[in-house]
Amino acid sequence: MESFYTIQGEGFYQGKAAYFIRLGGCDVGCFWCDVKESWDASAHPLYTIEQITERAVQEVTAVTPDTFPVIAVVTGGEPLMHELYELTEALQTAGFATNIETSGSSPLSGYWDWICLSPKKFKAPLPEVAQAANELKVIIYNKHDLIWAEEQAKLVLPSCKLYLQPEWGKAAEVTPYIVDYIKTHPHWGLSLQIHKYINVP
Ligand SMILES: C[S@@+](CC[C@H](N)C(=O)[O-])C[C@H]1O[C@@H](n2cnc3c(N)ncnc32)[C@H](O)[C@@H]1O
Ligand SMILES: Nc1nc2[nH]cc(C(=O)O)c2c(=O)[nH]1
Ligand code: SF4
Ligand SMILES: [Mg+2]
Repeated sequence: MESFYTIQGEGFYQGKAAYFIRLGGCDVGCFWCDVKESWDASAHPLYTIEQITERAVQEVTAVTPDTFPVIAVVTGGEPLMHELYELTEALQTAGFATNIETSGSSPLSGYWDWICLSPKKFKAPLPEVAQAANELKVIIYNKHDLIWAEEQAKLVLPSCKLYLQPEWGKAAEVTPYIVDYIKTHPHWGLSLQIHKYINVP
């Protein structure tokens, strides 16, 4: 659907340079999704893996010629709706570290350096993705989502980093009680969508 070089706005790598590759298609249907235009894969042009990878290398080396490895974040849409072994192999061969943003609702494929699982009530994550997750990032839309977040945390490994992220439209309302919750449940951390505050992609 699109690709852009920016900083990771969310989670463990928040603030780090990252090249985003957004793949079309999602069957989860979160009502608050901030990229609904990604849902219909057929609305977006097709590119070969070679075209995607070459473009990534060109756009990154244009500004950071000597600083590989840079993180490539594969997102969507729901990227796991696609079989991702070939794409991630090409990205790693080109020198990228491969990170994914996923709801975990489709089978795991691809060679990953980092898996960020953001599970959704609307289509539950598969156990194979939860067990492979390096980071769990739960979106908080209301207070009940904090209880649901704890249930999701039981599905991941003890080493998995835990983040609560306010739903963007509700951030002003929910962030104060997320902060209170983290003070009493310090195994969680706060993830803000910092790119939206500083107006970068
Ligand atoms: C657009 S999704 C694409 C990847 C995948 N479908 C997923 O949901 O993880 C990328 C990240 O943005 C988060 N996100 C989407 N809409 C959001 C919103 N309105 N407020 C906060 N986070 C949001 C998702 O939970 C996910 O962590
Ligand atoms: N800067 C920035 N950081 C992000 N982290 C996750 C994003 C996503 O949409 O997957 C995203 C995004 O769209 N932009
Ligand atoms: S799973 Fe991700 S892309 Fe799909 S609707 Fe939910 S937030 Fe949007
Ligand atoms: Mg985004």
